[in-house]
Amino acid sequence: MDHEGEAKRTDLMTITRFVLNEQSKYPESRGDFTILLNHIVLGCKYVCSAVNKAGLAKLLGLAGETNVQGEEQKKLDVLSNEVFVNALISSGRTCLLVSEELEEAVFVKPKQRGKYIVVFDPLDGSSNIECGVSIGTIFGIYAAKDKDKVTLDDVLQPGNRMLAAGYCMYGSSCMFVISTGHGVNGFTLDPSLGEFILTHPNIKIPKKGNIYSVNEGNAKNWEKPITEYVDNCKFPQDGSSPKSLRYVGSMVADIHRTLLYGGIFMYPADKKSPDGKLRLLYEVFPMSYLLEQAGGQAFTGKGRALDLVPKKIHERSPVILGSYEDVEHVKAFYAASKANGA
Ligand SMILES: O=P(O)(O)OC[C@H]1O[C@](O)(COP(=O)(O)O)[C@@H](O)[C@@H]1O
Ligand SMILES: [Mg+2]
Ligand SMILES: [Mg+2]
Repeated sequence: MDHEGEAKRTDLMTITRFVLNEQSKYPESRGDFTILLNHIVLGCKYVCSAVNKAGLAKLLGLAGETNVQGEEQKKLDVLSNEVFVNALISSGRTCLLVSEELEEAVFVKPKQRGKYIVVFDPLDGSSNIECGVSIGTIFGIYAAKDKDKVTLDDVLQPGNRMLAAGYCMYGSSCMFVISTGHGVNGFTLDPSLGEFILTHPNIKIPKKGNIYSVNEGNAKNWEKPITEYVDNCKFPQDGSSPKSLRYVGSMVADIHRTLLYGGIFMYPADKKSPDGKLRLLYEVFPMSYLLEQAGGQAFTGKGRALDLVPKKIHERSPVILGSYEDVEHVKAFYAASKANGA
């Protein structure tokens, strides 16, 4: 047993300590953000344990309801949603919530109100629940201009107005990855302590990767630039070696790998889904925010994803995000296609 590691672990940088250190850099913060984040972290720990024992606790399968997206809700979708709505309201730091699983936004009662707006996907990758493949939770945080006069306009804001974003991945280990606008940091849940410990400080995505990630099952409906880009990944024109295909089908897992290994993840527009599949507020914006903070970029096929202004809370948007140079490569195919009048 190498005590070196154990000894080093005594400087345990928990997520609370980390955020408190961060907050101390900003005199205006009174710890409200730390309290909000602690409640999000608590929700993630609860969902993590529910996911781990889902088969034992009869939490697999359908809940018997359909959500606003027309998707059959899984029991874990419903449970996770309840957990986060309760945790966020009981934090006393939120005034408006938008969840993938709720048709309407939740306006928090005056007595329990705080200045933050949280948009979230309580359980991402639901199609992978039953087979035990990594799934997650995604969130983004805005601030309301005036918590007592908060309206939907306060959340129908471009992603570049977000104050923070993150995800929690329920996989071989439970990872919490967050940015508050000063880089991206990853924390691993230590089940023996019940604490998220800083294990991936200051994550920087490689400038270029050798992985592409897309559901090729949609290939027949793709726009020309995507078809050309994916062909080039398989049969590179410049003599470089082909890229490897990796696609989990859980955005959290595909993004987590992309952040650490580099490469590109795409859920582009296609003839069948002109707006793609992923939801702008609580999937595309948070992940685009993290990618940009890690040195990558996020493109919609038309422009920078974070500059989009949502019109509806469950709006969808195409997204192509990952290593800076790889996304630049896709942009070149779009520009060429545009120049050829497509
Ligand atoms: O099965 P498809 O069409 O490739 O879609 C996979 C995508 O859908 C999602 O599962 C949608 O998210 P939800 O599971 O939260 O609805 C993403 O996680 C994933 O990237
Ligand atoms: Mg999702
Ligand atoms: Mg979901």
